Amino acid sequence: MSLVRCDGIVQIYKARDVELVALRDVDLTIEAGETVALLGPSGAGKSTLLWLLAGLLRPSAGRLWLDGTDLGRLDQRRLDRLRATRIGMVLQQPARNLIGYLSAAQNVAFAQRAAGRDRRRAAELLRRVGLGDAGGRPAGSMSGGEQQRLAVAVALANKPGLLLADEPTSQLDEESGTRVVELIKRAAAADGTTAVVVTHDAAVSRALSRTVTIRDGRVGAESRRGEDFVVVGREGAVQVPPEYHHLLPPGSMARIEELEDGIALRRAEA
Ligand SMILES: Nc1ncnc2c1ncn2[C@@H]1O[C@H](COP(=O)(O)OP(=O)(O)OP(=O)(O)O)[C@@H](O)[C@H]1O
Repeated sequence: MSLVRCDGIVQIYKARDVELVALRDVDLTIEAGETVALLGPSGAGKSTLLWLLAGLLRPSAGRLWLDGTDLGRLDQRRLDRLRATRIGMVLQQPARNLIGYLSAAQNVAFAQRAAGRDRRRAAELLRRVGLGDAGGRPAGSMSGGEQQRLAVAVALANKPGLLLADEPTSQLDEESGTRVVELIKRAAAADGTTAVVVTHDAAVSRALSRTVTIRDGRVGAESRRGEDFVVVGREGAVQVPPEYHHLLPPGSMARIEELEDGIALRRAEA
């Protein structure tokens, strides 16, 4: 059984009279222990997918399973419990993950309240993100980069089954970014934590086991073990990757040629 299964997820935001389709028919499965980089241009729908996986949003259509549990069937109380015990989340703005007047150590302890205190793990996590000596400092007094590292420690405090991180290295230098990636990989190897990380950082995506690229609200491409693939979506839709747009620009006509093991697309002269 997959840890995450998205089946035809659609997310529509409604603002006044305008409807915006942020995700359309997203099908995706993620196995336990995978570390997935979620890539794609700005506005593609990456954060939206993360919020849906976290149970912070309910999809407009489609179904979403976490470890066999259909999130759509949980009432709010059960969903809150599942989030507190099974999911670790790092939001895009570092300060929003933390309680500013509590110390770094207290923030980690607060995150452990639902599953039980583990002081040794808390200290170890702070050390691994390079904040071993900063446990007593109020989170609100920390720099953006320190807050980002603390947010990752907080998100991993409970050994979550699923870590969801939205650009967790955006404010970090290379060394701190590497620490965070190593911690995520360690959590996957040691605790079986599955990670989905939205990132624009090529070093982060290279370090994780799989990439999934969202474009225009759809899963357009994937790569595994360094090999790139396009994903054939519902109704056979395939997104031509931007690096081939000079050969097949959007809106151009193409001929389909059948091959033994697939098809080729050739530009037709209009
Ligand atoms: N709360 C909201 N209300 C209305 N529209 C929204 C809301 N949140 C996101 N959107 C829109 O949905 C689309 C997808 O947004 P999303 O933040 O998921 O993209 P993203 O891939 O994470 O982008 P970025 O890399 O810039 O963070 C965008 O067009 C965005 O403007």
